[in-house]
Amino acid sequence: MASNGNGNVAGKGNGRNGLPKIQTQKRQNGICHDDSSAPVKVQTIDELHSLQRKKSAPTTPLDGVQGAFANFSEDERQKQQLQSISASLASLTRETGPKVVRGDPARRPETPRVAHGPDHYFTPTFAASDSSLKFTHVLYNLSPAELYEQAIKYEKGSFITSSGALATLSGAKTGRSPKDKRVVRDDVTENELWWGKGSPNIEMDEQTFLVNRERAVDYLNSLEKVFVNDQFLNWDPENRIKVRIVSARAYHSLFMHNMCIRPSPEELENFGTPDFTIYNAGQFPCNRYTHYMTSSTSIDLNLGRREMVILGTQYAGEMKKGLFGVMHYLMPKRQILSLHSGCNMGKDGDVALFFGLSGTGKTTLSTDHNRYLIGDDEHCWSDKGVSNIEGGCYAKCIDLSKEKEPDIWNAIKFGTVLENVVFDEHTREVDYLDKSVTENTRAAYPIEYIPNAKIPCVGPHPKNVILLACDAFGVLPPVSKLSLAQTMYHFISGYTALVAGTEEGVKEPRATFSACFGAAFIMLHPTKYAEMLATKMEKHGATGWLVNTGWSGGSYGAGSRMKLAYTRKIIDAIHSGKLLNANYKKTEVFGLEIPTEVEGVPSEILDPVNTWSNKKAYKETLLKLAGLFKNNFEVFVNHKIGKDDKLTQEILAAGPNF
Ligand SMILES: Nc1ncnc2c1ncn2[C@@H]1O[C@H](COP(=O)(O)OP(=O)(O)OP(=O)(O)O)[C@@H](O)[C@H]1O
Ligand SMILES: O=C([O-])CC(=O)C(=O)O
Ligand SMILES: [Ca+2]
Ligand SMILES: [Mn+2]
Repeated sequence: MASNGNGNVAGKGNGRNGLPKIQTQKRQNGICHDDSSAPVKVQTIDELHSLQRKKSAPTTPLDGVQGAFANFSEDERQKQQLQSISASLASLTRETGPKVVRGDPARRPETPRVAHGPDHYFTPTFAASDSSLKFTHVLYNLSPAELYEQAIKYEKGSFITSSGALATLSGAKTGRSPKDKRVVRDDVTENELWWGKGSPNIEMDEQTFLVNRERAVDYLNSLEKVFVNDQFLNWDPENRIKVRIVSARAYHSLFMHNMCIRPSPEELENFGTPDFTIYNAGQFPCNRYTHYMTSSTSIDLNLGRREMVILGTQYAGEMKKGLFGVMHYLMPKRQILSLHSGCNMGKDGDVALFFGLSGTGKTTLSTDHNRYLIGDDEHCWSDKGVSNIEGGCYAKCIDLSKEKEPDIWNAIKFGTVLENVVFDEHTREVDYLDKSVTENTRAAYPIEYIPNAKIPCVGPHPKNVILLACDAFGVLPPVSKLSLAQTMYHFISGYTALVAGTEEGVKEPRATFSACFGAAFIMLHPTKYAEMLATKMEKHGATGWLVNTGWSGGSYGAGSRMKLAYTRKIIDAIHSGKLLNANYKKTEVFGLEIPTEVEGVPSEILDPVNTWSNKKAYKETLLKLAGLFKNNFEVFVNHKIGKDDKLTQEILAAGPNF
């Protein structure tokens, strides 16, 4: 049917066959509602699009200039910023930085502001190679929304889930690669750091570091664009560290945006030179022919240069934990203890620390609806009290449920990075039970996504120090009160036993001992941290506790994991002070003081022997674990802790006796 030429579709209304003429409704004021709003005041589509985006406040760091930014023009500010970034990305052999411009190359900018090398602008230089002819576009401290767009447009495997989180894949590596960590051994670190058996610090020399650094920098400069994050670590203002993260993926930039402390626009203007820089070229492998390389993955730390290089792994946790290693070096130099622990505070200001290896419950148990969250994973304990190192949380989300962990569930919303989860293609509902990609699925969100986060993330001296162990052997009691010496013994041992969930055929729990509950991240000998912890706990009268979040009623296979609800009740009783004055009895072999009653927890589970139907098997398993503890502690028996031998002897006596 054709139009009749005057806007009326031919129809019944015109006396012919077909549809009636459409009547446009008149409003009471007589204005047709289609034309009720004023038309957009633009001449072209481009003009219309330019109206959509408002210019933001400037966010530019100034090199070395503190507080004087008001004297600089916006132009000057941007130049300074680009200079600083070009200097970060400079090749060491060519001694020049790339030409950097700000913004997405896909968006045609106005005349680009160019920086080439640290001190010259718009100076024509002769191109020594093709790489010096090209621009590197810098996406500087983008917002989560901008990073979402970058990820979705350019990174395969990026999707928005039904709750608004950004689902992403970390590639072949879905966890950290501790065997591929290298630390530069030079005249200084040679004497300062912990090297040799048991140490996580596998050496490399300065020259090899520079080879890998050049490889990473060349890779990053070969890209059309790089992401740069300038952020802070440590909520203690006197011991704040400025970090710059240069990366190739929006996923990495958003992850660090969430995990580090986010500067205010003013703080960013005065950012200046970073104290530490990460070059994350994770998509690009290291060269296996390079000295010290044993795989195509390398995570290289150079404390002298204050730099870290990542090659061959895109797992974002490497950046977070790499920086943690740096803090484990810098903070003890200032008499500040760095801790792989969660931390929260009650309404009355009582602070608790939660130590434990990966998967033992630091994040789960520090995120407590009745308490203020200070942080879930990395803290400092100074003379002033505790401070979180980070600005975000990194929660395991395998089997996550809204009922058991509502605060974490609700934090998985717009802005949150969801790593390696599986979701429904259409509804984008995440299936947290699905381990198809990995068991180590994770959510990284800013700490303020937890409703009762304590901002700023600092608190007074801890009252309770809770050591978490997920004992898949099922022989450690759900809770025991520790003497100071026992606390040190278990802190240095750093025990947990998980069941390798993804590996087929693995039925036996595997014991892991990781000194200070984080041997992978410490830089000094474990006894240095233990000594500091002992001094602080004694000085501030903190009580140590050992909490088993693992198996009850038998080992893995026969028993089952401790109900989270029971563990929460136990933790409540520690916080409230009720457990401190409960009735206790001593266990055999480990000599642990266990309460006879805890409110809300069945009394019979408090002594694990009661929960095993086969008492002989219990005793055998108990002795087996005790043997593993003893073997592990062998390397520490000749180390002195404290000024005299007294504490050392007490610690040695605080282990299992059999
Ligand atoms: N009784 C329990 N206590 C604590 N966590 C439990 C318990 N039962 C099951 N879980 C589960 O164990 C996991 C604990 O992981 P969590 O993220 O808290 O580890 P983490 O100590 O923070 O490790 P990481 O350092 O790797 O972040 C969660 O998935 C939690 O749901
Ligand atoms: O670093 C990671 O990948 C996760 C984590 O917190 C840990 O393992 O302690
Ligand atoms: Ca955690
Ligand atoms: Mn951790």
